[in-house]
Order: sequence, then structure tokens, then C-alpha cells
Amino acid sequence: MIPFDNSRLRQFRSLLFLPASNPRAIEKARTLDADLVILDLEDAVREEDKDSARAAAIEATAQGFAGKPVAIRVNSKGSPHFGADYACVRKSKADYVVLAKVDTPKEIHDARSLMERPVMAMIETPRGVLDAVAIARDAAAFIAGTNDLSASLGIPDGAGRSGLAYALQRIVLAARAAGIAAFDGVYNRLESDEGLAAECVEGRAYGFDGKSVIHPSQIATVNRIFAPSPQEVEAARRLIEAAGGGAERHDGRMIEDLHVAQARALLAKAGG
Ligand SMILES: CC(C)(COP(=O)(O)OP(=O)(O)OC[C@H]1O[C@@H](n2cnc3c(N)ncnc32)[C@H](O)[C@@H]1OP(=O)(O)O)[C@@H](O)C(=O)NCCC(=O)NCCSC(=O)C[C@H](O)C(=O)O
Ligand SMILES: [Mg+2]
Repeated sequence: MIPFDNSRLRQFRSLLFLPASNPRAIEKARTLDADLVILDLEDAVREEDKDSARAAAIEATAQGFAGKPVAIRVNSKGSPHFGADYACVRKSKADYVVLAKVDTPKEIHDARSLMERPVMAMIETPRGVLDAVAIARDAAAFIAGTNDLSASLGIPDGAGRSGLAYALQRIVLAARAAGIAAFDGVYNRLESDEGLAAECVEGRAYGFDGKSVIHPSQIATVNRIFAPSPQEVEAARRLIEAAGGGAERHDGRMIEDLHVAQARALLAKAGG
């Protein structure tokens, strides 16, 4: 099995999806500040474009994304496209695979050995949510598929995310129990920066490491909100400096060693 650098995945803030069938988007992605580029072979690509999208994904990963890591999202294990998709990944220079609609731990285990890449699992089916703890054991990271989940749970369009709360918490819980990264789903609206920002704040409060994006205009907001703010960085530095071990008073609150570890993790996410 291919090992993966978990500490690198925990640093990602924005995961940019784009259809592998869209050459302009591929070109554009090379100039953008997303932390991970995901070339989609699944729902964003029309049936008649699947073959050319695979060829484009191979070519795009060979050319690279200006040093940025890149993943290919493949159709689920049960799909008629899975075989050709996995052959595509094997020929590509993708750093990661994103496997859509993961239902069982076996799918991840098999994909990891078939494709010889770390596999990020999309948790976007009721069964996937319920089996998340076992699925996390072989996954490199989780990505919440909030569109598919909402649809399969019967949550009406525009009803907000309250009906997803249990699933989102379970995705983060299972990821943390296995020590892997967890990323929030996409925000579909393209012209509501406020709505996107609110969903990022909510996602960070759930414990997600970062968020999926579908358009260049969403990257800056996600990167800003999922990176520690200058105030958080300053507070973390002061806490580490002040801490002497055990329970102590600091800045009008109690701190212990776990808060020092938390502050160090925050500084690592901030880049030092
Ligand atoms: C959503 C879009 C279809 C909107 O397309 P469009 O209106 O044509 O975009 P713009 O004209 O505003 O684009 C401006 C320029 O930016 C480039 N662009 C657009 N999107 C991307 C992108 N994602 N990555 C890179 N570059 C992008 C355009 O090419 C324009 O460039 P230029 O012509 O040079 O100026 C479109 O944004 C899009 O297709 N987004 C990605 C959709 C996608 O990948 N969906 C699949 C993943 S989401 C999902 O499935 C979640 C999950 O499974 C779940 O269940 O929730
Ligand atoms: Mg989906």
C-alpha cells in the first residue's frame, strides 16, 4: 500500500473541483491559489465526454499544476466507468485519487491497491456516513458530498444544512478517530460571498480542515477562513510562551498541555 503524508493533507484549505473535460478551466487552475486541484471524471462530465476527459486528465497531470498537488475524482466502484477511470489514474501523474460515493471500507481498500495512490473518500451516501468509522481506516482523507447527501436524505433544495448536521459531525468524528483530514462540501451558489463565508465559518466550527470549491471566485474566501487569523496566530504564540505545564491561568482562562498542542497545530496550519 502507498503511504501518505497526513500532515500535508491537514494543511489544505481549498480543494478546487473542475471537470477534466474543460480545457479552459484546466489552464486557469494552473494560475489559481487552490491548495489541491481535483480533476473530475464523475458528475461534472457528460457521458459522451468521459473518454476525452480521461485523456485530458492524463495530459494535464503530466504537464502539472505549477507545483500544486493534483487529484483525479473517479466514478464509484459500482459505476460502468470505474474500470476505465482507474486505468486513467494508473497512467496519470495524479498525487491522489478521490473516490466518489464510497459506501464500504472494501471499496477504499481495493481502490488504494488498484490505483496505487492515497485515496480520498467522498462520504455522500447514507451508507457511507453510517460506515464512516470503518471507511476511514484505509482512506487518506474524507470529503463531504453535501449535494448527493442532501438529495438522498430528501432535504429540499434551499433548506439549509441543519438536516446534514449529524452527517457532517459523524464525518469529522470518524476522520479524527482515524487521524485523517476532513473537508467540507461545496457551496453551490456562485454569487453570494456572504453565504459562502458563513458556510466556511460553520464548516470550520464543525472541525473541518478545509472546504471544496467549484469556482475560482470562491478560493480566496475559503483560504482566508480556513487559515488561522493573525489574531489567532498571535494568541497561540503568547499561549505557548506563557505555558509552564499543568493547569494554569492565562489571559483570564484555564489552559493545560492540550491547549499548547492545539496552539502548535494552529501555528503549523498558519505556516510556522
Ligand atoms: C459552475 C460552473 C459550471 C460555472 O461555469 P461558468 O459560468 O462558465 O464560469 P465562469 O464563466 O464564471 O468562469 C470564469 C473563468 O473561470 C474558469 N473556471 C470556472 N470554473 C472553474 C473551475 N472550477 N476551476 C478552474 N477554472 C474555472 C472558466 O474557465 C473561466 O476562465 P476563462 O474563460 O479563462 O476566463 C463552473 O465553474 C464549473 O464547472 N465548476 C466546477 C464544477 C465541478 O467540478 N463539479 C463537480 C464537483 S462538485 C460535486 O460534485 C460535489 C459532490 O459530489 C456533492 O455531491 O456535493
Ligand atoms: Mg456527489
